[in-house]
Amino acid sequence: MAAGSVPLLSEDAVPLQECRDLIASLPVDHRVVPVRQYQGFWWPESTLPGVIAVQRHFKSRPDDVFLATYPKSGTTWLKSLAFAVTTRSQYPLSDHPLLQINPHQCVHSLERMFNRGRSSEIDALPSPRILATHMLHSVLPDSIAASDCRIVYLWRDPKDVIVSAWHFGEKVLGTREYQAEWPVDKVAMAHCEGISTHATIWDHILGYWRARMHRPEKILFLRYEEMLAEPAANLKRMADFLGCPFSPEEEKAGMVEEIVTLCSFNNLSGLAINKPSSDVTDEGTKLQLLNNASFFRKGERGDWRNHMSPEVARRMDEMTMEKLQGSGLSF
Ligand SMILES: Nc1ncnc2c1ncn2[C@@H]1O[C@H](COP(=O)(O)OS(=O)(=O)O)[C@@H](OP(=O)(O)O)[C@H]1O
Repeated sequence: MAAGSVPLLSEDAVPLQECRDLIASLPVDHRVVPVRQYQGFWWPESTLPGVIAVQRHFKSRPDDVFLATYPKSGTTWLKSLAFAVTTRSQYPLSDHPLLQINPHQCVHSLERMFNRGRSSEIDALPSPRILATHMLHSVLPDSIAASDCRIVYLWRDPKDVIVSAWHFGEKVLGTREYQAEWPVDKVAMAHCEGISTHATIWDHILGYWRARMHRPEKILFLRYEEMLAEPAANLKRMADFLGCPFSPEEEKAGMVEEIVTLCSFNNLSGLAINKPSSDVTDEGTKLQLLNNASFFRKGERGDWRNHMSPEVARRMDEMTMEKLQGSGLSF
């Protein structure tokens, strides 16, 4: 790719046209995928138009709900749970949309929709809207940060996030060389040195955590490992926070457990809709490779042990302790 050119996810997307000059003028790094430095952070070039378009054009409503995550922290799971819990009076669980479509089609990713020129679909959604974002809290448009909307933030052990992202990267880039050139340990150490997209995992978490200090009743913090350990209790916390608590009758009828099962890794990853699609090839573009199956891998805690050396894992844990120290957020 010529230096300065912007890769096209969708040629005709308005945000791309609008941001082309700005993006082309930003510092670029081509070592893995092209990334550009914007507002103090490195962003994949392919997602930046959507981020800028969201900042310029998105208008939040006070009753919006945002599902915020660092990539690979459990976004797919969170989307499925939030969608299932808030729409439970509309759909029988035995014939639920999540059995037919992927969670990413049930809850739209804000910057991705803008990236594809589909922001009007976001505008047309009835209130209360549920939207997802990977954007850092500090780069959210004022209309989100300043509005009264609720945010559910899900975080995960950074070691497992790195490992999950590493596997995903191999799929997205579609090259076998990627794994050889960028083994997990190297990716993790680079992350510890601040070389990452979407900021570091720690800065991402802390941004939302600090915002929560100011609006504790509007920002709910969930942790992937705790959700695995106690899915029903965490689902109930989320339902309470979203203003749709389970009634005693629903609880007695086993509704909480049914939603947990519907959204479980084993259930969702086993559905035909979430199986690898045959038209995906190693030569595919990033978009083609983002098939539903790529959002499901193991769905466990601690897979880092199979991919990361003990020394690098220790370094990552030290970073986590250092970064979170004094924040009130415990690891
Ligand atoms: N239902 C459910 N339950 C538990 N875990 C799940 C579920 N769905 C997806 N996953 C696991 O989440 C990891 C993918 O993270 P994200 O969904 O955040 O990816 S993305 O940012 O939307 O691309 C990825 O983790 P790893 O398995 O460790 O790679 C997925 O397997």
